Amino acid sequence: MATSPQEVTEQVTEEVTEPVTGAPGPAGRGARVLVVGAGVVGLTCAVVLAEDGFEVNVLARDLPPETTSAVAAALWFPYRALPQDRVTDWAATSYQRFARLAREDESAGVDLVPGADLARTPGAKPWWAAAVPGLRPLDDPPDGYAGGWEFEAPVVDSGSYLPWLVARLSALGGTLTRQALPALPDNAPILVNCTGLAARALARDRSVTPVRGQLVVLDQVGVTRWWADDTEPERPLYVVPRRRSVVVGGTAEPDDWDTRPRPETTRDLLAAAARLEPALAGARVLRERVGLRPARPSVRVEARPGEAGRLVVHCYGHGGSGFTVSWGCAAEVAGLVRAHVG
Ligand SMILES: Cc1cc2nc3c(=O)[nH]c(=O)nc-3n(C[C@H](O)[C@H](O)[C@H](O)COP(=O)(O)OP(=O)(O)OC[C@H]3O[C@@H](n4cnc5c(N)ncnc54)[C@H](O)[C@@H]3O)c2cc1C
Repeated sequence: MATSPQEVTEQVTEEVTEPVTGAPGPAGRGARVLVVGAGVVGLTCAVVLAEDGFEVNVLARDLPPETTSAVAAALWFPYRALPQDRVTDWAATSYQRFARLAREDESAGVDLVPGADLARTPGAKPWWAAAVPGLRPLDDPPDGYAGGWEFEAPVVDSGSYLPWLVARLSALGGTLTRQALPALPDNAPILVNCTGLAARALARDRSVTPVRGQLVVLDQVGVTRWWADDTEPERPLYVVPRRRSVVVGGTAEPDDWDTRPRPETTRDLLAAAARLEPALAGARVLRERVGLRPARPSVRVEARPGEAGRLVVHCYGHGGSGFTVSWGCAAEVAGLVRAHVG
């Protein structure tokens, strides 16, 4: 059963005015870690750190249902994130964790769904092929396609999954507090910066830029396979079936900050989706959503020593792959924190 935004907010401390950075706390495992950001990246880092025995507090301006992560189609699919070797490793780790969740915990809202990465011309395996078990050539591509690669991909229903992460963090003793920070706190002994696009200002990193994405959520009309076509970088097309809806996207518009849905884009998406999945023709539109992917020439997962033995770990710039690489990046972040505390 999906957790409602209301239930999520019940697990959240209301806004505070003083930064919740806390006293230094114990050293080693059990040390306090402050995570800034409650999108999929911040929450996953928080969960993995809490699983490792750290005392984790998350601060965020936007609660999970209000983040870019809540807009995502949330198909496991490496897209617009670099460098390829690290993304492949992070994506492989995430695939395994999502697959386990799909098998073991229905409430997480993760399913393994068959589908295909489509190609307009016959080609080599995708660069991230090593991350996926069971990748095989697509025998019977839809009209207009020459081939592709099929496999079972994790499909994450963010409406269930982000609250699941909050509940998991809470069960491990972690907290989530709404707070808009004017700057990254400089007095936290260990700080993990997962502020997505806002790292542009908070980490003074101008290489983080928005890539606008628009999608449409339709009634579930019996679609059982996902499709993804990323052959045109600015015009990706994907159909992602969830349990009770189907997500159809999308667009990828660099440096476009406009978060209002464009009706002509919705029209084009519906027509393209119905060509791939005729059952979608006339399906009821439930929502139109726009999000700004936090793009960066390469994802930043990096530890920076601060003053007086403090540590800042940056984890942002995941582009179109925040869900896809989330568990792998979080494992790396936790490793950096462990190395620091000794
Ligand atoms: C249309 C669309 C489709 C997508 N589809 C997929 C997909 O199928 N698969 C996939 O893997 N990825 C997909 N993505 C990409 C994915 O959504 C992002 O990579 C991911 O959401 C980034 O997560 P994040 O946690 O870094 O950022 P966010 O979700 O943006 O979270 C950032 C957090 O930082 C907080 N913050 C910011 N500033 C402050 C401040 N001053 N003080 C305190 N807190 C602050 C915010 O409030 C928020 O809680 C898609 C994106 C879009 C837009």
